[in-house]
This record gives sequence, C-alpha cells and structure tokens, in this order.
Amino acid sequence: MTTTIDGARIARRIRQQVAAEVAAAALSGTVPGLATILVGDDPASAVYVAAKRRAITEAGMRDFHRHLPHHATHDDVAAVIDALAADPEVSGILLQLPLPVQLDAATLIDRIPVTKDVDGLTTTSLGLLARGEQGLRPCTPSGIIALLDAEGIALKGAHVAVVGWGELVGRPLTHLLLSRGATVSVAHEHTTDLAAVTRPADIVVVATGVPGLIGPEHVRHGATVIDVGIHRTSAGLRGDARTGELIDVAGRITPVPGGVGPMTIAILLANTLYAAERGTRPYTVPV
Ligand SMILES: Nc1nc2c(c(=O)[nH]1)N[C@@H](CN(C=O)c1ccc(C(=O)N[C@@H](CCC(=O)O)C(=O)O)cc1)CN2
Repeated sequence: MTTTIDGARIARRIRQQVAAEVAAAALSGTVPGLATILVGDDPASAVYVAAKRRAITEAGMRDFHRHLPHHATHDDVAAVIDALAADPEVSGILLQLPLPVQLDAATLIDRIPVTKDVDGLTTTSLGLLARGEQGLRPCTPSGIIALLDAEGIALKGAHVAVVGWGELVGRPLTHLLLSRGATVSVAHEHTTDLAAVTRPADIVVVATGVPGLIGPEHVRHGATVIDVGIHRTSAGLRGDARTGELIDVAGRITPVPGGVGPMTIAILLANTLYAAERGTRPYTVPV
C-alpha cells in the first residue's frame, strides 16, 4: 500500500501558523512585507508569483510587487532591488526565476541584502547553509524537510538519494539533509547507473526537470519518494516520477500537484516572518 503525502494540507497548516504569528506581531505594530519581482511574461512564473502574492495577503502581510518588461536590463532590475532593499517596510525580497536570457540571476540575487533574502539564494545565505550556520534557507528544500518532519519520517541515519544538483533544490537540500544527520547520495540525469544509487535509499528525492525519470526500477519496496518536478502535459501536471507505476512499490509518495509545490509557498511566508523579526530567534523549519 502506498500512502500519498498531502503536501497541500501540511502547507495550509504552516500558513495558518504564520498568519496567527503575523496577527500577533501586528498588535505590536510590525507588519511583515514581501516584495516579489517578476521580469517578463513567462506563464508559469506569472502563476507562481500570483500564488505567492495571494498567500502573502492571506497571511496578513504587506504585498509589494514589481513587474518589469521582458527586455529589462541588468541596471533596471538592479535599481528595483536597491530601492526595495532600502525600504524599511519591505522585510523580504524575491526575484522570480527563471530570468530572461540577457540577465544574470546570480549577480542580481546577490544585490538582495542577506537579511531580506527570503529565497535563501544569495551567495552569503548559501555559504551560511554550507557551513551549518544560522540563516534563511531556500524555500523548496526547507519545504521538503518540513514535509518529512510532518510525516514523522526520521532523517537521522536515513539514507537519502537526491537526484538533481540544481541551485534551487538539489544542492541546498543536500546540505540541509547532512545537517539533519542523513547519509546523502547525490545523482542526476547523467548518472550512469541511477538505480544503483537510488535503490538502496530509504528516501528518494527527485528534482531533475526530466519528466518520468524515476520508476519502480529505481525505488526499493517501501521507500519514500519526494517528487519535485512539475511538467505541464496534455494529461495534466506530471512530476519527475512515474507515480502510477510506483503504486505498491513506494511506501509513501508526494503527488504532483499537491505535494512539494505548496510547501515552497508556505516556507516563503515563514521565511518572510523570520526576516521581519530580524534574527531575534533561531531559524527553524516549521512543522
Ligand atoms: N525565486 C524563485 N524562483 C523559483 C522558485 C523559488 O523557490 N524561488 N521555485 C520554482 C517555482 N515556484 C516558486 O517560485 C513554485 C513552483 C510550484 C508551486 C506550486 O504550488 N505548484 C503546484 C501546482 C501549481 C501549478 O503549476 O499549476 C503544486 O505542485 O501543487 C509553487 C511555487 C521556480 N522558480
């Protein structure tokens, strides 16, 4: 029997917790504010930014949004980031990815002050993560940890195979898992014998952007599969795992949609609250 992990439900609970804390903070005159920056008209990015803005408002936070045209220059985006960085009403800033080809994401992200880096993607935030020091953590990897914690899946001593080495998920997740005492194997779509890496694992996380990469041949009976992929197909949204074929193989699996995706937004709200509190408490992944 395979259990489907209801990420949407866990994300809802975290969002309610954040909203309650925002309401309490508002009594003392602090209202967290999040600024989303969207450059261009990528349809998926527009959907994600709209979802983030809805979540911000529902949590009682202030919504600052900037939309730049697809031909925006480095200086245009840098000027917007600098203005938001200087605005005391703005607790967090995020630059929606991917950016149009003429822009260098890493350079622009590094203009965001580390105290407002609610995506946890600046070089400084990633460096703090790699060193195991306090700091804001990237949303999707933190969301995956929160999901596993909420399901009561122990990480200490567990063998986790991370398939995918991207900046947004695979690399930061590897550090988060190591800091929680997991044994981590990292593979990707070019790994010669992928099954040899994933089959011994208790938990397989797949974040490659390759639709249907992971199937029953890659997963030990009873293992947990966390699917981070999102692909729009004629049959609807699909992930990087062949979910139908994993029924009765995986012990637990996240669905697409309704698994990891909603957790990304829930953690973004938690990170914004943390940023607004200016490090007055240790960063923890909400459960
Ligand atoms: N600056 C960032 N850019 C991007 C990030 C990020 O964390 N920071 N992550 C992804 C996209 N993303 C958030 O930005 C994101 C992806 C998916 C979902 C989500 O809730 N998905 C739903 C399905 C919704 C749909 O696609 O129709 C689900 O899985 O249930 C939220 C956020 C790339 N860019």
